[in-house]
Amino acid sequence: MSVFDNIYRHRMARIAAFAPPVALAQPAVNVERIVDLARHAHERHAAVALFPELCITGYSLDDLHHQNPILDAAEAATRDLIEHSKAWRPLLLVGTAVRVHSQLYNCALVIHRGRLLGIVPKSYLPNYREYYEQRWFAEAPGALVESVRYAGQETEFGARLLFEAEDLPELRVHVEICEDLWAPNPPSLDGALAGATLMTNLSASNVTIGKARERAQLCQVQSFRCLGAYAFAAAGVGESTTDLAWDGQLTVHELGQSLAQSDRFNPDGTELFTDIDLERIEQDRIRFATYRDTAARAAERLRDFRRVRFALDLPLDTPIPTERAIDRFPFVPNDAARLDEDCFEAYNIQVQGLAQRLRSTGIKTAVIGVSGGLDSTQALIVTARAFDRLGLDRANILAVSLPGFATSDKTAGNATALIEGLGVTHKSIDIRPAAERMLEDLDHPYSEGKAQYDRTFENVQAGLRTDYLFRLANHHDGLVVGTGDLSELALGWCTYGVGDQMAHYNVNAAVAKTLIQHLIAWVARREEFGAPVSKTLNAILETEISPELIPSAADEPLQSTESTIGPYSLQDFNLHHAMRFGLGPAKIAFLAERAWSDRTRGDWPSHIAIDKQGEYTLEEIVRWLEVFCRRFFQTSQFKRSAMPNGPKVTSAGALSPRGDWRMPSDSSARVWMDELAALRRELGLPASSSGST
Ligand SMILES: Nc1ncnc2c1ncn2[C@@H]1O[C@H](COP(=O)(O)OP(=O)(O)OC[C@H]2O[C@@H]([n+]3cccc(C(=O)O)c3)[C@H](O)[C@@H]2O)[C@@H](O)[C@H]1O
Ligand SMILES: Nc1ncnc2c1ncn2[C@@H]1O[C@H](COP(=O)(O)OP(=O)(O)OP(=O)(O)O)[C@@H](O)[C@H]1O
Ligand SMILES: NC(=O)CC[C@H](N)C(=O)O
Repeated sequence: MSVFDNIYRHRMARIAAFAPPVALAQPAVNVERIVDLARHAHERHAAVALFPELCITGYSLDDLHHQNPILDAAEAATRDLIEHSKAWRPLLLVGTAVRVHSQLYNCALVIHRGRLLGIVPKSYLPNYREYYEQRWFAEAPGALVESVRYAGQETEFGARLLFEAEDLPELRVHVEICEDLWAPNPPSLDGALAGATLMTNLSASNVTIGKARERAQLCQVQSFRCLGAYAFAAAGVGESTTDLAWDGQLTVHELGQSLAQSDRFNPDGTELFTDIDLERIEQDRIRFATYRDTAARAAERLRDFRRVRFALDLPLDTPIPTERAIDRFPFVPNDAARLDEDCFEAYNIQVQGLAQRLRSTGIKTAVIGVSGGLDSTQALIVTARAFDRLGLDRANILAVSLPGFATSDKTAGNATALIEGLGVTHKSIDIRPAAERMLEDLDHPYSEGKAQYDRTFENVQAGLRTDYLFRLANHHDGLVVGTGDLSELALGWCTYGVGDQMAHYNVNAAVAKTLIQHLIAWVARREEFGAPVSKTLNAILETEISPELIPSAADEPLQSTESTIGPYSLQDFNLHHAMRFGLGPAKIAFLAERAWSDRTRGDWPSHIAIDKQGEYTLEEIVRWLEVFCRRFFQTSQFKRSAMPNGPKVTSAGALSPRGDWRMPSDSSARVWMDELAALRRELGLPASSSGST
């Protein structure tokens, strides 16, 4: 393991959250436990350690909060905690009651390396149903001072504070307390607009049926709405059960996604560690202009935020692999129910897109080249359903077999079975005579019997197929349905212009190859077109992905797409992280290594059989990233720039130049390749030899 494997080098930060058993009215005992846990967080390289609301005194003390001996003991114990904290890295967020100018506040102490950086009072005090906080505490907005002396230190006081790590500038922490999140306009919203990337909540939220789900929903929405991370720690065992119960729920969400959830009702207390990705948060905020505009409109109000700086002294020379689960397939959810839902939506988006185009143009015939491969299969079953929806006869779908020099019996057989099973019209045109004629006209060595299977040899076939399809469309007043998918567009893996890059309407343009496989499987599982078609679809899924442009001898393997441009599983991973979050190759390699280096680690989408679960070495990951970066950032944009219409399918983005993705067609991949070359050196890998693939 090298120091490359270090979350802080990749602008991630480890968050620890704890719900220790509380000893009611015994601050010294509580601080002893907090000290142990803070040390534990330090040893596990956390940047932030979060504890529940009023955890030094106990939340459920009720009127005992007005007892000076308790408040004195809490302050004395805090001095101890601050003293101990000199030895630790994490920013500590700990709840206690603090007297300020003849008032008592329910507060979060923000402690770092022997300094009390600030005290954040609660803004909204619940005073309804089971809550009586206004009986004991004052609200933050009523405070008249901005600094206080507490536990021997002069410190900032107020709800509008941000804590910023000097040596991890993307880490800016906002603090709020329990009910604050239940307010229609939680203080963390302003905190986020003022720049906080991590919102934290110290909570003592009693549990009732369904409450855990509600809290998680609030946290999830807040992380989504604020475009940030939201960490939540609720009090657990030890709080008074006079009238209430406590579960110690801990959660961390990021950009609307749950990163980690603790167990609950644990008699020994609970803990949670996970890593938030600050780079993703910063990127999302840069991209989402409405966030920027909202902050701009609130600028006047936000200027009163005070910023307190601290230095984490990051452990950059220690390997710290991420503890976060990284999905192998960004376009394919692991959860079977979610995958079904995604497939339902993707399929219907495709069907609706084509149906609308047929409706608005009045075109009643579709022409589609059907190879027996994945993409044209998906396009054909989408087209068939679109015709059904429009009440058009499927016989008006012209499914064309266009065998060339390398078309295999297997794919051709599957194509025929699919076409017949769907009841669409089958036409077959052997493109070889025309291809031979064209190669001869071009003086290509193939026409003299030489086995020169180069780009021209390949594109002559792809071009003729497209030529035939467009002219057939003219002949039958039809529309050519495109088949090329998002992954191919990303890599420029199509023949430009007079080739499969062009169509009248492309239903697959925004669907990644890794999702297309599942879409076909989903249609097969649901028997959308009956059992015999499902059988054919399953046979197609078993076939190796190949362009079938170069002939191979009987004993040779088929021309394999993935051995040339890389496994789609890795290339779709690379595409998602580069396109959606603008991550650089070193970061993508770091995440890919976590996701892909060990087939036994973490979850897989439920429909991927064990024997299909692969893994990649870091060297393979880097090698295919090089291919991705060169193709995506340098050589392929001109193909995307001129791509046909087709519907956007995933929120991760599409590559339409009219929508999500605009870049020059004459750009350079230099900075990406330089970063990869530096990464190779750092990892001790030999210099790249992948040429110009
Ligand atoms: N930035 C730019 N702006 C304008 N034009 C640019 C350009 N860069 C290259 N070009 C021109 O474009 C040409 C290259 O583009 P192009 O003619 O498409 O050719 P090219 O990209 O070299 O070849 C197509 C590749 O896609 C593969 N393919 C084709 C068809 C189907 C599938 C499949 O599996 O689905 C795969 C095929 O095996 C081959 O490797 C260059 O020769 C150059 O003339
Ligand atoms: N033998 C063929 N008969 C009919 N159409 C073909 C044939 N080969 C290729 N095509 C058309 O060209 C498109 C691109 O072909 P190719 O097989 O190279 O790519 P692919 O991405 O593997 O697509 P598919 O999975 O549909 O085969 C296909 O989707 C199909 O529309
Ligand atoms: N401590 C609190 O602020 C508790 C109130 C919170 N709304 C809850 O439902 O648990």
